[in-house]
Amino acid sequence: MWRRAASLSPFISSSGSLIRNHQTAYNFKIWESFTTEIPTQVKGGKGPFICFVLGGPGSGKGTQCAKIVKNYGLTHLSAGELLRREIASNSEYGTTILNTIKEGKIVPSEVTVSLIQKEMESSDSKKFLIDGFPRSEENRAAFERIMGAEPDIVLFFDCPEEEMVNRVLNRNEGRVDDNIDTVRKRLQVFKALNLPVINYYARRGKLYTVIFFF
Ligand SMILES: Nc1ncnc2c1ncn2[C@@H]1O[C@H](COP(=O)(O)OP(=O)(O)O)[C@@H](O)[C@H]1O
Ligand SMILES: O=c1ccn([C@@H]2O[C@H](COP(=O)(O)OP(=O)(O)O)[C@@H](O)[C@H]2O)c(=O)[nH]1
Ligand SMILES: [Mg+2]
Repeated sequence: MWRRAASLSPFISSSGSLIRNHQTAYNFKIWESFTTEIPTQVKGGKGPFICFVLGGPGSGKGTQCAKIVKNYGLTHLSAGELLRREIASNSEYGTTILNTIKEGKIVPSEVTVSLIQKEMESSDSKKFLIDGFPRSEENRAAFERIMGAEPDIVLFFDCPEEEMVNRVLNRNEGRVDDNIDTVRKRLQVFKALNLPVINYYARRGKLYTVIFFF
């Protein structure tokens, strides 16, 4: 028990996050998923292990994904980063993506799924952390339809709104959407469109929530 608890430590930040046990009996299954080959065996070798990482803007998705990668060696795909890369490369969708991000809205599913698909198919990795996607039920359905796959598990960073706003406004990465007006819009979109996806995975028994505490 101690050994397992200790294995959680890389994931717990100094300012305090903790895994909430939705499924007590399988509480630590998530860590076994990260550290062993069990997931691919369970799936009969049919596809890679997929973990979606969800949470509001500034909830810590990217920060924690970096820790998971360092400690457990999964491949991190940030949907937001893929979209920002697309803008920077002046692709045909660049202007549409930029305007959507500035408005705090959601980029058409086909665009995002095709970027994720390209990354997954060009990688040798068998375990992916997909960060910041799906952001709506429509995103989720498009991923399932196009990729023919579902996530094995879903992590949700449940952070108070005030803390998320403070973090985003102090992020200093020069992002066009890290300003108070866009953050307010992103929070609305998160509540209206992303929470239903999170609830969907909770009902499917796939959700692991990381709660914030002071
Ligand atoms: N546990 C934490 N305590 C304090 N600040 C944090 C914590 N996790 C992340 N941050 C900071 O908050 C900001 C947003 O974090 P980030 O990982 O980019 O969130 P997200 O990807 O969910 O938007 C960053 O500046 C990051 O350094
Ligand atoms: O699947 C996605 C991921 C991101 N975005 C857009 O990209 C922005 C930034 O996303 P990111 O995940 O980088 O933001 P974070 O939540 O990490 O602050 C979002 O507000 C959306 O406008 C999107 O449309 N679909
Ligand atoms: Mg992020």
